[in-house]
Amino acid sequence: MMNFFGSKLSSNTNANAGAGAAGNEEKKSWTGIDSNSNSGHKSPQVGGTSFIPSFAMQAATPTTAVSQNSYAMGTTGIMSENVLSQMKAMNEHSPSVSQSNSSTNAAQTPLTSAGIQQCMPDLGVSKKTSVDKHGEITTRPQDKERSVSPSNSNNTFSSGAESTGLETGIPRGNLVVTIVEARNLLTRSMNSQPYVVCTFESSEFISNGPESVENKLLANNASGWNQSSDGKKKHRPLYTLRSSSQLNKLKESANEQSQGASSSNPVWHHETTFDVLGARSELDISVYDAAHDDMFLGRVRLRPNLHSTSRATENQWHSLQSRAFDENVTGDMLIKWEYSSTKKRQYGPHDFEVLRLLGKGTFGQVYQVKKKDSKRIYAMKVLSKKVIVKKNEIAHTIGERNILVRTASKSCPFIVGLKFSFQTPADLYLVTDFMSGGELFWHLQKEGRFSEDRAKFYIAELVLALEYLHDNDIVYRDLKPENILLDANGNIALCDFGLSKADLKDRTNTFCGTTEYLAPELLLDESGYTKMVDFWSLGVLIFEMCCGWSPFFAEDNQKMYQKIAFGKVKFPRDVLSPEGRSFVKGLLNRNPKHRLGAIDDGRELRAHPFFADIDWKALRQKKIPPPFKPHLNSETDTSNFDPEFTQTSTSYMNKNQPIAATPLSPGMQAKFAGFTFVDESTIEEHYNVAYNNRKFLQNSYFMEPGSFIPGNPNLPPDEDVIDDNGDEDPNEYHENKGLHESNDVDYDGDQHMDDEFVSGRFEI
Ligand SMILES: Nc1ncnc2c1ncn2[C@@H]1O[C@H](COP(=O)(O)OP(=O)(O)OP(=O)(O)O)[C@@H](O)[C@H]1O
Repeated sequence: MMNFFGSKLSSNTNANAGAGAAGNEEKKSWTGIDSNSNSGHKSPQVGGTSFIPSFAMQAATPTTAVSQNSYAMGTTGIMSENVLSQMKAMNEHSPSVSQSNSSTNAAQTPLTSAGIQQCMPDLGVSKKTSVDKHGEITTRPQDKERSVSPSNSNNTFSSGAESTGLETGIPRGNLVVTIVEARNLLTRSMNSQPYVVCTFESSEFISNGPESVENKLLANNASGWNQSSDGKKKHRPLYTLRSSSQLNKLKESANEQSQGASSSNPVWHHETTFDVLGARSELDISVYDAAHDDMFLGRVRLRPNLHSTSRATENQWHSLQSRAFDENVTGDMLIKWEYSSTKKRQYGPHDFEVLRLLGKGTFGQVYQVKKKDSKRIYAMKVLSKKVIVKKNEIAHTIGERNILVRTASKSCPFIVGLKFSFQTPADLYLVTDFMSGGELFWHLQKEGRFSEDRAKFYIAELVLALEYLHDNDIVYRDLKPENILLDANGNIALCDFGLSKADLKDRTNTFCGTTEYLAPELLLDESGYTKMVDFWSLGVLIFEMCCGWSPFFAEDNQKMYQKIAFGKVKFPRDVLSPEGRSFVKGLLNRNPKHRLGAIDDGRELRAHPFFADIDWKALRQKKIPPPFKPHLNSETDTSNFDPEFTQTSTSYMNKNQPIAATPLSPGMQAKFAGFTFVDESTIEEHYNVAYNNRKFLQNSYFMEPGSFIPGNPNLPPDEDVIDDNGDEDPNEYHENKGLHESNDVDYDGDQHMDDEFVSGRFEI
């Protein structure tokens, strides 16, 4: 074997190498190195062509806000002083919390071109990789140096503008939904406890568990939340009352319950408020039975007409529908909704209360937050500008935001929805819908492996997500169970576009990804790789879901790379049907030109016999019942997230601290302008910077003689990695602590590989 790992990088052998084998015991890191090693360097991205999609007029583009600091706004040169002062004035006069009962029409701010330009991403950048020109690598660091100071939020968002809405005439506002009651539900027993999962524009509301009848009678809270004397929230009752006129109804209900009938006729009066970004979004309300394993009891789907109106309301009974033919559903549900447009156009950190830490990444943290005005729960990713600058990742970070803006604007299902993005002098913020089901990784780790049918469901939804991305010239590049989230109903949502690249027409050669999922051409082919790398990762993923370990897992990354490049994999007995095996074989073909999907991308995958029983139209519309529904007690429930994060105190995030000194120079700050809005000249400029940086890296470091790139690997035309000669013996696997010793490769053969270089997420 040629020494294609012969890089000049110094060694760092602490390969934690991710989980994968041995039942995914540990969360995979990007790089497989010590979590203390947080250097996390990322080199500039492949230039590519400009990324100026025409989504400025799209419906659900996330809101943006900009700092009033001159360096943040002035450098783009797109805002006239006039517009700037109008925006400032607007902000000064608008309350910090938006008034949901505003009857004003949407057109509040006379933004024209400036507003539109905000919707434009800056350029075809992708971003995160993990080796910079110094060759340092990062994993998910604890990132002690960054501090997210709410102090920055105190007065940095006094001016702002919104990305869409004004120009398109699409209303922005609040939708207050009350799930009033249901009748004639087909419940299983008198103990049934119906509750609802209500989804709007992929934001979720989940009603809490039940309380006793006595508490029900005491509960008379307009918001639907019980407040204890100390003001703390208690569990939201399943059956609550809002007015004395309903007292009798409740008593009736209690009586019925004793007769075994009330569970069929629950009275809820759950009220929740959604932020409205689009005009024709669907409200999906599903009823489940908490007492019977979250059994599905029916759903209602409706589209409130919010088009060209500032106020609208409806209070109506709707028949409950089934999701599939074989589901027996009866009954009706009374749903009230009330829409009002809002004046508030800009948001900042002070508009959100931080509840819990959900996860940590290379550049910052992700928090569960509550939007103060609507009480809506979101996930907020906070990225430290200082760390981003240090790791030379400005353009890539903006690229992540741009891809999220683009996918949000198209309302692509199965991709986490970006709602707001804004910045302070210290940090960048991405606010997305909170996916309460947690990472697929969490569930896979808990359950060891999934049935083929369950894996097929997730893979099928992923195929649709990837097909959408590829059709829009975006390569995802970091498919792994940690980046696949579950919503409250059990559908998937892809998150973390930090490694994605937009505007990829053909090939790129940025070396990035997570070790176990890297496609061989990414390791081997110096002429670059295509979107097909995502389908290789998909093959790894389905193998991992069904078998319980990663096909190329090894104790250290060098061996893992060797396995990916040259190893053979055997299926354990009886875990995959012949169609399933054939599907995985098609994806794990080492030659990307012959890989399943090479000809017609996702459509080719969808046509494979493995998916013969999938109704793609129904799946896209989320009409197929997910095979598993995460159990949730409330919309703030974080029991599906790692307690290592969720038990961390976040109180410091909500404290008003004195404003910290600006951490970056105005010149540096200017480079983040694209996170909020950009104009075309900036796009051009960013493009050039990215291109030149890459050239610099290629010339000065990564492409030096002795680089690991081996040249044309001359892969055979149809080399798949599945060994058809025999099944893997699961026992042998366990005895060998997850190592596939039977593979064809001599993994100890190459002494020249450099640990640090091959241990992670980096870039050439
Ligand atoms: N919308 C969301 N809803 C719920 N949890 C989320 C959401 N977004 C992110 N998370 C949690 O935060 C974790 C980190 O998010 P993400 O991967 O986007 O951050 P990152 O900084 O890019 O991480 P990494 O450096 O590992 O790529 C996720 O794995 C998930 O557990």
